[in-house]
Amino acid sequence: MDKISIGILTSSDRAANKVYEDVSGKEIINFLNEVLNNSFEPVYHVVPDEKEKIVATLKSMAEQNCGLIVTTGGTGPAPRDVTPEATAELCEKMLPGFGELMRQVSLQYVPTAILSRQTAGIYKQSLIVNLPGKPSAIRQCLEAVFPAIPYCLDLIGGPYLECDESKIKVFRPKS
Ligand SMILES: Nc1ncnc2c1ncn2[C@@H]1O[C@H](COP(=O)(O)OP(=O)(O)OP(=O)(O)O)[C@@H](O)[C@H]1O
Ligand SMILES: Nc1nc2c(c(=O)[nH]1)N[C@H]1C(S)=C(S)[C@@H](COP(=O)(O)O)O[C@H]1N2
Repeated sequence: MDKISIGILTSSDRAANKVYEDVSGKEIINFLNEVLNNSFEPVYHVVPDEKEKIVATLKSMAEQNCGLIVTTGGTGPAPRDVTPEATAELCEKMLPGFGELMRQVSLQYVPTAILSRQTAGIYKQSLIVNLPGKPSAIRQCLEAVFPAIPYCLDLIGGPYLECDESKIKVFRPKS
C-alpha cells in the first residue's frame, strides 16, 4: 500500500507561542496511527488563530496531496476563533453533517459542546474536518465521524483509506 499524506493543523495562539505544548495535534496523529491500516506521512503545522495563515496552511497541505486534513482549535465563539471561517473561505463545498454529529456526540461529555462551530468541507480533492481545541475532544469527535470519512474520500478522488475493523467500522455503501 502506498504511503499517503494527511494534514494535521493546530490553530492556537498559545500552542503557536509555546505557552503550552500542542497535545491536541499529537492526539490526532496518535488516533490515526491507531485506526488506519494505511501507512501515512503526517504533514503537521501549528499556527496562531489568524485566518490568512490558516487558509494558506490548509491550501499548502492540499497541494501536498493531503486528501484528509484535520484541524484542531479555534472553533469557538471567542474573537480570535476563526478556523471554521478559514475552512469555509477555502472550501468549494461544505459538509455541515460533520459538525452536527460531532456536537451531538460531544454533548454527552460537556454542555459547552454547542459553543463549537466546527464544520467540514471539500477543497479540490481534500476533505477538511475541524475539531475543537481540547485534547479530550479529539478522540470523541473523530470516533463519531471516522466511519464516513473513507467513503467521502472515495467520492472526491482522494486516497483509499482502510481502518482496523476492531476500532472503526468503515461504511462504504457501494461496496
Ligand atoms: N492544542 C492544544 N494542546 C493542548 N491543550 C490545548 C490545546 N488547545 C486547547 N487546549 C486546552 O484546552 C483549553 C481550552 O482551549 P481554548 O478553547 O481556550 O483554546 P483555543 O482557542 O483553541 O487556543 P488559544 O486560546 O491558545 O488560541 C486550553 O486552556 C488548554 O488547556
Ligand atoms: N468533545 C468536546 N467538544 C467540545 C469541548 C470539549 O471539551 N469536548 N469543549 C467545548 C468548548 S468549551 C468550546 S469553547 C468549543 C470551542 O473550542 P475551541 O475554540 O478550542 O475549538 O468546543 C466545545 N466542544
